[in-house]
Amino acid sequence: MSLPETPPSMELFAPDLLAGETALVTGGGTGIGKELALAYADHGANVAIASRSMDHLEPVAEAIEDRGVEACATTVDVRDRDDVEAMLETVLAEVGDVSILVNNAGANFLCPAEELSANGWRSVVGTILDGTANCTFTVGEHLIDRGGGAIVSMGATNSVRGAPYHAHSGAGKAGVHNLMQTVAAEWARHGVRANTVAPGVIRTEGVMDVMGETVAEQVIDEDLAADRLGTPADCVPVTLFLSSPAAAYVTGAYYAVDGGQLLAPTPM
Ligand SMILES: CCCCCCC/C=C/C(=O)SCCNC(=O)CCNC(=O)[C@H](O)C(C)(C)COP(=O)(O)OP(=O)(O)OC[C@H]1O[C@@H](n2cnc3c(N)ncnc32)[C@H](O)[C@@H]1OP(=O)(O)O
Ligand SMILES: NC(=O)C1=CN([C@@H]2O[C@H](COP(=O)(O)OP(=O)(O)OC[C@H]3O[C@@H](n4cnc5c(N)ncnc54)[C@H](OP(=O)(O)O)[C@@H]3O)[C@@H](O)[C@H]2O)C=CC1
Repeated sequence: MSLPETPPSMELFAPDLLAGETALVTGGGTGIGKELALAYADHGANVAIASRSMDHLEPVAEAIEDRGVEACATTVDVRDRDDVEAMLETVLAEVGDVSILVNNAGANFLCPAEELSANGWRSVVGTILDGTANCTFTVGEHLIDRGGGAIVSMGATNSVRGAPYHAHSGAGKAGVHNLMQTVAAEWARHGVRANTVAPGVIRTEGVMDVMGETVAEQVIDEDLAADRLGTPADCVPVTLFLSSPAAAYVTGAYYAVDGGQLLAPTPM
């Protein structure tokens, strides 16, 4: 038997949980980011989404507006600090004050460490770690100026104890968690909280392109107590919680959403 599905967040949290807030979700046009963006809108927040391609951002922005809140879709390459600063200007002009930042944009491919080129390392670490730092420092300054806010960054379980073929991604995600801990320590006095959500293996188009169905079946058999891959919906409740006043005293924390992937295998 598998672990059951996570119920829709509207069955778990008040519909107005985040009314009056504005969330900025990077990579909000696909996969986990899309699910999060729609959930923020369901719970009353205005939502801005940003990534490199407008093609998938536009339909999600329409779906956000259909929920009766304001939406903003804007392009950004999170690896570029100037681009990130321009993104924030656009978001502030279109939907106003940002109170929640979700560092969700990510990139990965599987590659043996000794075969990883310098540019391959940079393309993944640049997106994961530089991208999260660029958005955190830029939006963080705004959060400090407005007197507080919440940052949630997507980590990954591959950073906890190393993972074959994930040298770039694992190191980048370990850096993300460490960065969240540091800004959590520095910015609590400004009312800013920062936490990490670490998905295990979540069935998205992005990850299935990376791993394929055969490896997915192997991972389910060998690594997952849950006996199923995760879904984007599994990542929603903990992220909403960390963005909400319910987590007022929670900062610098690390929440795995991994169906037991990090548990030791049975010794029998
Ligand atoms: C088995 C369990 C899996 C669990 C996963 C757990 C952790 C995390 C998961 C995720 O992050 S899932 C999200 C995945 N989504 C994406 O990756 C979407 C975005 N992806 C991309 O943008 C690309 O795939 C990219 C390659 C990561 C970056 O593209 P970009 O346009 O920036 O770069 P390229 O010019 O295409 O390539 C740059 C550089 O990287 C080398 N490279 C690309 N793919 C591979 C590969 N499969 N193997 C080895 N090297 C690769 C490429 O050759 C370039 O290097 P040089 O040739 O110029 O040296
Ligand atoms: N799915 C999984 O199993 C796991 C996912 N994660 C993490 O969760 C997050 C979401 O993953 P998932 O939904 O699977 O991924 P997706 O591939 O669906 O999404 C990645 C998103 O990041 C955006 N993006 C990529 N590069 C950049 C960039 N340079 N600048 C701005 N945006 C960028 C992409 O949009 P665009 O192409 O338009 O730029 C896309 O929307 C990532 O941080 C990932 O590392 C962690 C562990 C496991």
